[in-house]
Amino acid sequence: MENTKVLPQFLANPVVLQSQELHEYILATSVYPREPEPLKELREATAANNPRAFFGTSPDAGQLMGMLLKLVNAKKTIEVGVFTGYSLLLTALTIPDDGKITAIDVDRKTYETTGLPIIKKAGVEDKINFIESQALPVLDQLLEDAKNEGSFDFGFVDADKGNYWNYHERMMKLIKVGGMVVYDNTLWGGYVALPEEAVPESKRAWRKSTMEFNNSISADPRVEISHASIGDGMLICRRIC
Ligand SMILES: C[S@@+](CC[C@H](N)C(=O)[O-])C[C@H]1O[C@@H](n2cnc3c(N)ncnc32)[C@H](O)[C@@H]1O
Ligand SMILES: O=c1cc(-c2ccc(O)cc2)oc2c(O)c(O)ccc12
Repeated sequence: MENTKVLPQFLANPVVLQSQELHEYILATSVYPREPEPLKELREATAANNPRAFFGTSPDAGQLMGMLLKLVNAKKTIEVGVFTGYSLLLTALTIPDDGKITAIDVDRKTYETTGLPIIKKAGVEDKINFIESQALPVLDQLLEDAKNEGSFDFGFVDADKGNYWNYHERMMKLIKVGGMVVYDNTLWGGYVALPEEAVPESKRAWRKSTMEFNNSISADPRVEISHASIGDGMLICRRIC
């Protein structure tokens, strides 16, 4: 077969699979039938009420994240970028009853109006410490207390893509050796693999920072990695030293 370069369908949507149909097949077969009811409710409430519903972690990526949380027996976690709370509720439902999540977002209102009522109904609100702030100063403040160093089992970063390396430097101090950090959108709708001129201007800055981040992580001896082509790309890092 001729090796033609067609413009991929994923450019319409942050899904980096070969086709939208394949993504829908995975969701319908393996993800939606197992998605916990509160998560489904939160996803549907987000879709109904928020024009930026596509910001939410994709449910297939969420399913993988739930498995990773269990594999590291995560109890104390940190999340940067909450939005309406899909990944936050997923984490809260997965960690044990005495687990704690430090969740940071500049915008509390979006979380409060859509996610929080569902989180309360699911009975997991007590596991969450939501901090409304820019994330970097909060991470730096946590690091001022030596007790927090190497104390987190798991981190999830899904916020301003230009700061991912800054978040990573902090995460490498906060997450314990053997713990994991997962970065979302690391394939940025597939734009990382296209020449700059084929990318809309509005997407170029974060394409560049995402590519730089991916290269830096690849060269970082502190982590083992797997770059999963799920959702919009998830870079999974396990701290090894
Ligand atoms: C893609 S959304 C997060 C989606 C969320 N993980 C979910 O599953 O629905 C990104 C979020 O990052 C937040 N954000 C952007 N820049 C930030 C910053 N510098 N510090 C903290 N939060 C930030 C935005 O307010 C937004 O809610
Ligand atoms: O298209 C986006 C944009 C973002 C985004 C925008 C502004 C911020 O301060 C943070 C994030 O995040 C996205 C995202 O997480 C996603 O899964 C798909 C698309 C976008």
